[in-house]
Amino acid sequence: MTTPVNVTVTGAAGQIGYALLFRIASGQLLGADTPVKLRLLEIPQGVKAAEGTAMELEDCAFPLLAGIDIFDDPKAGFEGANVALLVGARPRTKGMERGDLLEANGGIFGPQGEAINAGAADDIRVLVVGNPANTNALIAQQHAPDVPAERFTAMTRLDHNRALSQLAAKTGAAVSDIADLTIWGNHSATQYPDVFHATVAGKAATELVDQSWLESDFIPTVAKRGAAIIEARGASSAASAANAAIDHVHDWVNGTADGSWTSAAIVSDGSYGVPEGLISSFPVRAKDGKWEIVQGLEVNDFSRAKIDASVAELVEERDAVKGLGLI
Ligand SMILES: NC(=O)C1=CN([C@@H]2O[C@H](COP(=O)(O)OP(=O)(O)OC[C@H]3O[C@@H](n4cnc5c(N)ncnc54)[C@H](O)[C@@H]3O)[C@@H](O)[C@H]2O)C=CC1
Ligand SMILES: O=C([O-])CC(=O)C(=O)O
Repeated sequence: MTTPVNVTVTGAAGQIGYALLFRIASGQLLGADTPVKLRLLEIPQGVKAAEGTAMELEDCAFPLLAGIDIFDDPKAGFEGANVALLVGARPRTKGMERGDLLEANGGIFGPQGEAINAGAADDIRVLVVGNPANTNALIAQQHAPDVPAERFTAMTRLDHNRALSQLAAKTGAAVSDIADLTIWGNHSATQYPDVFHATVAGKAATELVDQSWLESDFIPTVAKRGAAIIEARGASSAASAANAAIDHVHDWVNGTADGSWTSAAIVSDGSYGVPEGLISSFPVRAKDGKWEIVQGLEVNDFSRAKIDASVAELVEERDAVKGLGLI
């Protein structure tokens, strides 16, 4: 039998964890031929609930699930990890300033980056889901100097999938007919969902929708969808976030479908004027286990301004965590 892949999931007892773990164990993360060992990392208060989830995972008798271990110590939790899904984070609570939020998360993602640096497998791939995802990923990456920076990514795939669905609904097309949408920038309300290169059943999306729909409907709907879900559900997106995490890692490991691209927040190499080192969302393809930024796209003035605004927010977040001594 193939050696199992070690998958560490933080925040395993949370909402996203509950929607995610069963899909990983069933083979949807890495493929139907790849056995997995789950390593669940929680804070001490979350361990009992994680044990309950582990009991349910056992009760599914998944043929690909080769073991489950539960930890409350990051050093142990990331030992030997091949894939790490960093879901657990400190949510913003009432009265909390942005600096407080960044500081609280720095206290989580700094030590987790160090633990990854110390003990993860050589092929470690990290996806940060916990918000503020891009900057949390940057903090973790900066604490893992021995791991290639490109192995740290943050999730904008949920935004990408939301954009696909909105454009499909508007044009009456199937989601599978849409290609080459992009989410640029930060996983926040400043993100820029870009349809200027997108096609719908082979036709330019811009021939099917007008600028006023983009500006007053599509962009704000996608960018504020997380808040709309919280408002409607009374809890934040969990199953759709878990689904997007599966999509992101599955593509990263197995490659994106021929020719088409998706969106992921990866370390910038300076492409499209995004400062080098920031973890920003780009149009990406995955090939041979690596993300590559799609190059050579024309960026019109409207897109330029939107990308710049979101990237400016990432620069601000980076400077704030620098100022706090977190990186
Ligand atoms: N990037 C994206 O597209 C999305 C990101 N999110 C974010 O994902 C995160 C998790 O969301 P939910 O599962 O709904 O939250 P949740 O509150 O249900 O669960 C979070 C879990 O993380 C655990 N946790 C906290 N600190 C930890 C630490 N240091 N180590 C290990 N575990 C820790 C908590 O005990 C809790 O069980 C939030 O930050 C949320 O904002 C949510 C949806 C989409
Ligand atoms: O704000 C949140 O916790 C949820 C979130 O990121 C999203 O749904 O995009």
